Amino acid sequence: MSTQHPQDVATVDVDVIVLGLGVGGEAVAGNLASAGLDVVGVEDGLVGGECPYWGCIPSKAMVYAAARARTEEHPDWAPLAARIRELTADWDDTAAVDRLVDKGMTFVRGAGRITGVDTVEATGPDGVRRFRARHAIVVGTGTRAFVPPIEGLAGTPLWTNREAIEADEAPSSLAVLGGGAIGLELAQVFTRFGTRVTIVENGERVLAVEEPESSDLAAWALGEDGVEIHLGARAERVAHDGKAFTVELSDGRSIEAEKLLVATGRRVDLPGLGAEALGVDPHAHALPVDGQLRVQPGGAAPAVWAVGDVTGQGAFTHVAMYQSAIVTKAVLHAAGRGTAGPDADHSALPRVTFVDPEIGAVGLTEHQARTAGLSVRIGHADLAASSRGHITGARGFVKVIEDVDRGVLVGATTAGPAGGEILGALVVAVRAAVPVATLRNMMYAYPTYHRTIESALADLDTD
Ligand SMILES: Cc1cc2nc3c(=O)[nH]c(=O)nc-3n(C[C@H](O)[C@H](O)[C@H](O)COP(=O)(O)OP(=O)(O)OC[C@H]3O[C@@H](n4cnc5c(N)ncnc54)[C@H](O)[C@@H]3O)c2cc1C
Ligand SMILES: NC(=O)c1ccc[n+]([C@@H]2O[C@H](COP(=O)([O-])OP(=O)(O)OC[C@H]3O[C@@H](n4cnc5c(N)ncnc54)[C@H](O)[C@@H]3O)[C@@H](O)[C@H]2O)c1
Repeated sequence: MSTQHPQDVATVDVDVIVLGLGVGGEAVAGNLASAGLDVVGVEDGLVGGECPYWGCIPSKAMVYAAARARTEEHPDWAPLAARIRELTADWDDTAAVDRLVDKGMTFVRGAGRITGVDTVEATGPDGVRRFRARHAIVVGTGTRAFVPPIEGLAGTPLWTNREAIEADEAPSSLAVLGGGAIGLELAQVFTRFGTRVTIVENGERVLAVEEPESSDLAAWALGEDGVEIHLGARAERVAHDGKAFTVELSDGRSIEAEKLLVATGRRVDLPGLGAEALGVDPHAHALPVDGQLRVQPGGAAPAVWAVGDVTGQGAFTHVAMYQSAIVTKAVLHAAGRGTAGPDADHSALPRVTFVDPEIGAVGLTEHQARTAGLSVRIGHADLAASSRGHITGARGFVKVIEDVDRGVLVGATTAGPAGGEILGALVVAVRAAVPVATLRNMMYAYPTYHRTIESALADLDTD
C-alpha cells in the first residue's frame, strides 16, 4: 500500500478517462485506445462488469442447464457450478485487462471519482492517482443491486444476484424478494434443480414492466415448475437464526427459507462517482444525457459522456453496446477525428426475459402507447393456435401495438419457445417503421412459431 498523501499526487494529462470498465466502458476504452488516443481506464471490480461475471452470461448458462435439469430425476448442480467457474474464468479478469492494455490503454484498478469537469481521482491498491482529460471523461459505472431498508435485513447473509450466481450448491429452499427479470429467471433455475422457491412481489403482478399477458404467462410457467408466488405482499421483517431466514409479510404470512435472494431492482451510485462535480443532482435516478449521450447537467455541458446502465435508458447489455458505438464516434469527433454520428434512438428497445417460455418485447407496451396519447390498435394471437403450437403443445402469444395514425407498429411482445429469437423480426418492424400494410403483404415460413406474427397482424382489424 502506498503511503503517499493525496495532496502530493501529481495530475497526469491524458486524452480520455473512462470511469468503469463494464460492458459499455470496456468497449469505448478499447475503441478509443485502438484509434490511437491516450486513454486511461479506471475499474474498481472486474473488467467486463456485471454481464460476464454475475449477469447475462452465467445466468443464461444456468437457464440453459435448468431446461435440461427439468427432465432429470436427480439434477446435479455441481457440473453447472463448474461450468460457471469456467465461463467466468473463476471471476478473474486478467484476459480482459490484457486485451485493453494490448490496445494501448492504461489500466488503473481502483474506485474513481469525478473531482471536476475534466478531472478524476482514482483510489486503489497502488494509492491515489489523478488524471485530467484533454477531450473527454466517459462514465460507465453501471448499477448495483438495491437492498431495500427492511427491518432486520441488513447484516444477514442475504444473496444478491452475485451470491446466487456463485452458489456452489442449490439450497433446499429459497425466498426471492422481487418478481422482476432477475427474480423470475433465477427462481425458475433453482426450482428446476430441486430448490423449494417462494417469490414475494410487492406489486400486483410479476414482470410488471411488460404486458399483463406476459406477467400471466410467466406466473403460470413458474407455477407449473412449483414456484409459489405471493403478489401484493411486502416483506416487513427479516430474521436469520444462523441457519435459515424468516420473512414476515405485510399480509400476516411468513416464509422460512435456507437462502434469501434480494432482487428488488438496481441503482446507479451518482454520489459515489462524484456526479455533483458535474452539476448533476446526485439523487437523480441516472445521468441525464442528450442524443449523443453527452451528460447534460442543465447548465453548460462539460465534455463528459455516459454509456450503459448509468444513462437510465434500459439496463441491458445490448443498450450498453449500442451506446458504446455512439460515444466512441462522439468522443473521436470531439478530439478532432472524424465526423459526428447520428443520435441514439432508444425507441425500439428490445427486452428478453429468459424464463421458459421466453418473453421478448420491443418498444412500447399497450399501456405506454395509450399513456403517450397514441391512437392505438391491438393485435393478439395465441401460439397454441399456430400449426407449430398445435404440433408441440407450446404456450405463448404474439401481441402487436399499432400507431393507427402512422400505420406502423410501435411495440410488440413475442412470448413462447424462442420468443427472444422471434422478436428480431418485430424489432426491425418497429425500428424501421415498416408499414403494417407491408408486414401483412409478406410470407411467414410454415410451420414456424413466427407465423403467429401474421395472425396477430390480422387480429388488428378486430380491435
Ligand atoms: C442477474 C443479471 C442478469 C442479466 N441478464 C441480462 C441479459 O440476459 N441480457 C441483457 O441484455 N442484460 C442483462 N443484464 C443486465 C446487464 O448485465 C447490464 O445491463 C450490463 O452489465 C450494463 O453494463 P454497464 O457497462 O452499463 O455496467 P456494468 O456491467 O454494471 O459495469 C460497470 C462497471 O463499473 C465499475 N464501477 C462502478 N463504479 C465505479 C467507480 N466509481 N470507479 C471504478 N469503477 C467503477 C463496476 O465495478 C463495474 O465493473 C443482467 C443483469 C443481471 C444482474
Ligand atoms: N434477461 C434480461 O435481459 C435481464 C435479466 C436480468 C436483469 N436484467 C436487467 O436488470 C434490471 C434489474 O432487474 P431486477 O429484477 O432486479 O429489477 P426490476 O426493477 O425489474 O424488478 C424488481 C421487482 O422487485 C419488486 N420489489 C421492489 N421492492 C420490493 C420489496 N421490498 N419486496 C418485494 N418486491 C419488491 C418490484 O415491484 C419489481 O417488480 C432489469 O430491469 C433488467 O434491465 C435483464
